[in-house]
Amino acid sequence: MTVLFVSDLHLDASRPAITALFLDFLAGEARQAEALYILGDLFEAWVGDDDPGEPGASVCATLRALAARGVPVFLMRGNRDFLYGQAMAERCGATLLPDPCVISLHGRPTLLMHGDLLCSDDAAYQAFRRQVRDPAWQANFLAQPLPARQAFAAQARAASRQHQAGVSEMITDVTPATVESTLASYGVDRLIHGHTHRPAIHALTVNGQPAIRVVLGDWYEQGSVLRASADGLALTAI
Ligand SMILES: O=C(CCCCNC(=O)Nc1ccc(S(=O)(=O)N2CCN(c3cc(Cl)cc(C(F)(F)F)c3)CC2)cc1)NO
Repeated sequence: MTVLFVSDLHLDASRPAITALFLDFLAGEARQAEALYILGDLFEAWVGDDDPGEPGASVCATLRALAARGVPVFLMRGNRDFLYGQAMAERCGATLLPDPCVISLHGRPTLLMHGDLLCSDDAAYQAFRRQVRDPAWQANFLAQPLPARQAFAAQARAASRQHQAGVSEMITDVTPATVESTLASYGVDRLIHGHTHRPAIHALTVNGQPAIRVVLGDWYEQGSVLRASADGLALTAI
């Protein structure tokens, strides 16, 4: 059986073809999977689980139907969809995963991350992340009416296009030393993450031992899926 991993779909009403591609994937290959892991940035923006709009409504309903057919669905927050709460988990019939999270993948301990925590050299972004992950900040933001949050998000995304500190769109690559220290601290030799939009399977050495780091691809131009089976890992554009 195959476990599927995707991330960085950045689904948005402005890119309906990619939402259609993902819904086809959920109605097709995902139905035969052992489990589906979505490792962050499923959506381009997420201002609260109470947003009834598209593409969230269709995607959550399809994920819930997939889970109801017996395929476990796991969701991790990204740097864009960091406001997921338990309501989102229920909407999608999914389990919300902490970041980082260790799973047993066909018997091998594997570290799952969105990947933004590995970009430790980007001090401005890490400061922004600490702020927006603070429960008090989130409660304050979520207490505002949905239209106000949507307006704020539109402004934040416009600002990020002007590369203002914190929410700038420039995605740096991971800091190698941080990758190694993270793997060492969890005592695992496999890491799967997204975020950098630099899909690849990297061999590295941690404390003199071989390890691998799988980077999932974004879905801006096409899909990208990691298929993990007992025979190994295959990272493919779809
Ligand atoms: O990798 C890197 C960098 C990678 C790229 C980082 N850029 C990036 O993530 N941008 C970004 C993320 C989310 C959105 S949003 O539209 O979904 N939305 C904005 C308003 N939201 C908000 C919530 C809270 Cl609680 C607090 C705030 C506040 F006050 F801080 F602004 C805002 C909710 C979320 C818009 C843009 N560097 O290495």
